[in-house]
Amino acid sequence: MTEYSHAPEPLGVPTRRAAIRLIDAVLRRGESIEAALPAATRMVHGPDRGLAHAIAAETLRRLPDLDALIDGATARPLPPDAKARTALRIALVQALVLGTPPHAAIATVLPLVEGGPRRLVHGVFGTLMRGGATLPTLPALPEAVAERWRAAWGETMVEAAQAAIAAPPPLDLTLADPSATEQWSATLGGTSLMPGHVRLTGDHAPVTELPGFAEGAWWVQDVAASLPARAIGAGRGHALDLCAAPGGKTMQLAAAGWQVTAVDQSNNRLKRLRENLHRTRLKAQVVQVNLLDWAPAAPADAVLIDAPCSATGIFRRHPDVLHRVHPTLVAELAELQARILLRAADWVKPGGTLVYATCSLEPAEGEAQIEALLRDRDNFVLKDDTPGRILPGHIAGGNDGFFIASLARKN
Ligand SMILES: C[S@@+](CC[C@H](N)C(=O)[O-])C[C@H]1O[C@@H](n2cnc3c(N)ncnc32)[C@H](O)[C@@H]1O
Repeated sequence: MTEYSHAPEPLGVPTRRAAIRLIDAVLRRGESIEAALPAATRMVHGPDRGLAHAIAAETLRRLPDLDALIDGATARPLPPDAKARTALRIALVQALVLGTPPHAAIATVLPLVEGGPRRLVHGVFGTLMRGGATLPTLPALPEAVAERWRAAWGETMVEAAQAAIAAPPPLDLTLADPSATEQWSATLGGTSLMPGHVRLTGDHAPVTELPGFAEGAWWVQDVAASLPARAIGAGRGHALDLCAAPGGKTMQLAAAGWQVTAVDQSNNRLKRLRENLHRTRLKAQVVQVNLLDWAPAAPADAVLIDAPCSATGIFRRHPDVLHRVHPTLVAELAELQARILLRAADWVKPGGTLVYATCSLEPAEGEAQIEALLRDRDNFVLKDDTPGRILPGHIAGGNDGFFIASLARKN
């Protein structure tokens, strides 16, 4: 019988392997980090999973600048998908951004290029460290994204997006009871930008350990993401929350007095919506269906559509969107959004409100959808106080990118 002996891998190597798998999933297969996490981090546990995620996310956030450093230190450019390049990217991001001592950053990466260009990786990393390499204060966007956003929104927006990548995003909370804003701001040590909102910046305890989490006094929601339900406001009638899971906007509507029907097709995401409702003791009727095969029994006073989209507006927390969202994907999603929007418009009572939102920075998923709806249906008008386009830097201290249209159905 043959005996196999496996030398244990040096500490920290499986975590770096998981980080490389996450980066590959995004860059080669166009997957989101979130979708790739279970398979890529299968062999790592506890806090190491978080570390693998952080290394991958930080690498994707700073990818063009890391590649510029690597290209400046190699005689012949490494192919974009070479393992040596990804190994160098994660060694550099740890040393230059995450505060890992350089010897540890390289020692945990070299075993991953064993049998390959180990010496090259070691040499390039050493050269860059000895030369005092640094990353620019204003991170570069991938060229295709910068071009697309420059064409749509101008240079100022591109610079605001770059600044947003550099700053760690704050933690925004939405309160179930806006009249307690001052009290919760003080208890949590935060600041408030509007009633019902508290923002925490800098270090804080894990979310589930913060005061008020267990009793459901608030939920995590970027301030821009809270604007669609705010556009509907308080009410006693029936509100349809379409594409509702995991329920940020359902909870806002329920807390504002509406009888809410929350509709989504995803079982997993609806599970999180139910947990959120349970924790906050808020009520909603939950329906799991594909919206394209469903219609409500009766029209509603308010309809909110938080449509599935490219999510390019949430690039600060999900930097994978900068690398995997391409015009063809945007066009496909825009087609789905148009179908959902046209169906849902018919579910609004005369005199009622329709709010359409996407966390996207692509005009095709925002402005163009509403222009098309208004061309198609003359029974809707855009409200004067419609929030419209929310670009990075719109709200002091940072915000996700969003498009929000608030429309009235004529009587
Ligand atoms: C932007 S997310 C919703 C976020 C949610 N409104 C919140 O505030 O927490 C979009 C949602 O649309 C759902 N979705 C996508 N296509 C759908 C369809 N055809 N029918 C129903 N739900 C759909 C997805 O499952 C996803 O949960």
